[in-house]
Amino acid sequence: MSVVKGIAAPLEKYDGSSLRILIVHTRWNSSVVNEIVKGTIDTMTKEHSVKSENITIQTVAGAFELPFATQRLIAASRLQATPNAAELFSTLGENTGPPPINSQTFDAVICIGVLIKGSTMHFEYISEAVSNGIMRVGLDSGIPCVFGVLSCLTDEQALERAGLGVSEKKHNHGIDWGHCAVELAIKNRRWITGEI
Ligand SMILES: Nc1c(NC[C@H](O)[C@H](O)[C@H](O)CO)[nH]c(=O)[nH]c1=O
Ligand SMILES: CC(=O)[C@@H](O)COP(=O)(O)O
Repeated sequence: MSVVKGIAAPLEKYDGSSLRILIVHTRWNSSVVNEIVKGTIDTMTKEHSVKSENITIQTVAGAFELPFATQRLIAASRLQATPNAAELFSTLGENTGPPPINSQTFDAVICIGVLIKGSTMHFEYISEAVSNGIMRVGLDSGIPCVFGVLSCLTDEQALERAGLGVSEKKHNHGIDWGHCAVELAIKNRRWITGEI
C-alpha cells in the first residue's frame, strides 16, 4: 500500500447545516453507485450537519447524461429562486397542483457514476466527455460540481472504491466526495462575497 498517496485532513471543520446540495447519480452499475451515494450522504449529514431534507437526489441513466442533467437542474433551481416563481409555476400540474418550489439554490452538486471498461472504445469516449462536461458545468455556473465518477478498468476496482469486496485497501470514495462538496460549498460562499 502507498505511504504517499492520499488527501490530507482539511484545515477547519466545515458546518454544512445551511447548505443545499444536489446529488445527481447514474442507474448504470447501481450496486456500486448506490453504495457510493450512501457514503456521500452519510458523510455530509453525520460529519457536517447537512440536513437530509436539504439534499436533493436525482438520477440519470448513465454517466454521459450527468453533465446535461446537472446543467438543467441548476437552471431549474435558479428558476425556482426567482421572485415570480410562484406565478410561473401556478399553471403547471393540471391535476396534481403546482409542484413545490424551493427558493434556495444549490450550494454544490455531486455527480456520481461508475464507468467500467468493456470491450469497445465506449469507456474512453464517455470518461473523457463526462470529466470535461462536469468541469464545464461547474465553471460556467459558478456552482462547485464534484467529480464523483470512477473510471475503472475492472469490476474489482469499482467494488474497492465503493468500500465493497475483499480488498484490504477498500475505501468508499463517496466519503471523500461528501467532504469535498461541503468544503467547496462553504468556501465558495465566502469567495462570492470577496472574502479570501
Ligand atoms: N458503460 C457505461 C455507461 N454507458 C451508458 C452511457 O453513459 C449513456 O447512458 C448512453 O450512452 C446513452 O447516452 N454508463 C455508465 O454510467 N457506466 C458505464 O460503465
Ligand atoms: C454502447 C454500449 O453501452 C456498449 O456497446 C459498450 O460496450 P463495452 O462496454 O463493451 O465497450
